[in-house]
Amino acid sequence: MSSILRPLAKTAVAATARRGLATPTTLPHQSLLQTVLPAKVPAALFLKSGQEYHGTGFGSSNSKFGETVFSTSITSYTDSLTDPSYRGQFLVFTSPMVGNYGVPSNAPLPDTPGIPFLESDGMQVAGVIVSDLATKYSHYQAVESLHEWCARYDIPGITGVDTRAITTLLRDQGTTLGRIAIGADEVAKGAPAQDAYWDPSKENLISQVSTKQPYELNPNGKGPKIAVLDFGTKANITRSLVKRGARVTVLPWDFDFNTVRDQYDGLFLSNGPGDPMSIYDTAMRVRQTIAEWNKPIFGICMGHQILGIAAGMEAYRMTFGNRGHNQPVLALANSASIKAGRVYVTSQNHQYALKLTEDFPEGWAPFFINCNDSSVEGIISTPESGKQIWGVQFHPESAGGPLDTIAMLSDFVDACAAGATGGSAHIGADQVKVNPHHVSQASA
Ligand SMILES: NC(=O)CC[C@H](N)C(=O)O
Repeated sequence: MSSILRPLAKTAVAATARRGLATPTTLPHQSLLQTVLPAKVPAALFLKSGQEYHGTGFGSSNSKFGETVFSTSITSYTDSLTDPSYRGQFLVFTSPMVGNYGVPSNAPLPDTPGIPFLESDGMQVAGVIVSDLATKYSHYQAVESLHEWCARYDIPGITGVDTRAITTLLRDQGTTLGRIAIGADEVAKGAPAQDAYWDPSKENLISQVSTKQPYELNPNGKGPKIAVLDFGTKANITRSLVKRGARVTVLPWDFDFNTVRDQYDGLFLSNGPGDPMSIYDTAMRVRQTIAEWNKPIFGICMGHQILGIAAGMEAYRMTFGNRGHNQPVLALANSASIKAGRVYVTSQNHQYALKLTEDFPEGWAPFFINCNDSSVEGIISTPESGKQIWGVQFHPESAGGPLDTIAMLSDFVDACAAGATGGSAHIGADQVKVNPHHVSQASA
């Protein structure tokens, strides 16, 4: 095990106890905290496609299989690594140095009890791949280093590999299965046999990360009652709903919302790992909800894909997906806070997308399109449909990422509140003709 020098650790713990209440200026000067890694553990990333990258191990000393993906985010590694949508994946950070600000406590904030500070109860990835792990870290909220955190969650990491080369490769050949081998013996064994690579997309990952039992957040609040179908929800989604006053009930992914829908003012469909077709039955139950229930429904990422499948659209697997906090999307329709024709910069983490077709299902219109690759970034019910439904492929709640579209959370809670008191929400969708040029690129 590593020896760890943390001369001011107590100060850091105290500072972390209540995020947002303590500020760096109220703290005594804090020097860089240092983690000493175990002496140069050799490590390798083996890809099923044949390439291997050699570096130094950190975190867990256990070797693991995973699906290798890359993210272009330059901050918020603690949020990404706890995002349940990354379940089973090796996350390659294109940002050259990772770990500089350590890892904070995951204790809930005082105003949102029951919701972890980071994006879930713990680390979700299968492995971490960085060019240069920061062994010195400093942040007023830090309680441990990235290395210590990974070790605690039994997640192997590899540093000192050329993440630019890995990313370029993944962009060309697509997301690739891999193994992170830790230790001289494991590295010496070489690449695993082709049929030994574990493929997380063959598993029902959603059942692993969804709540097993329904639970309530902010039950005594004054706001609308919103049910969240939990496919692996990020904590900042439920926190964003609660902070806007909603009384939230989180339901397991396979719970039939139709049996309880009369008790709610709105339905939220969360993000989640894996292939949306792995929960096709859930999509069909949502289809029934859409047909028989007229209250607001909002889906983010996996939730958006489920809405699309429920509406009759197809989902496909992208080559390398979109992961990062710098994804520009063009709005094609208006809603309460979104203006058609504007570009918003968004936070994303997905491998699958809805297929762009010239004809959308009746009652639906395209909401957003990705400016880089023309993939579908949102769908919205038309005014004629009489529905108030919209889904976005990106994460308006961020954590991390830009807050360009954060008002969509307020739009949803407002719409649910208006419906609850008999009012009607303003969710207008201006039909915009899809450019056939976009269609040919995105459906390839
Ligand atoms: N963040 C998400 O919800 C991701 C959805 C789905 N797992 C995908 O990769 O496309």
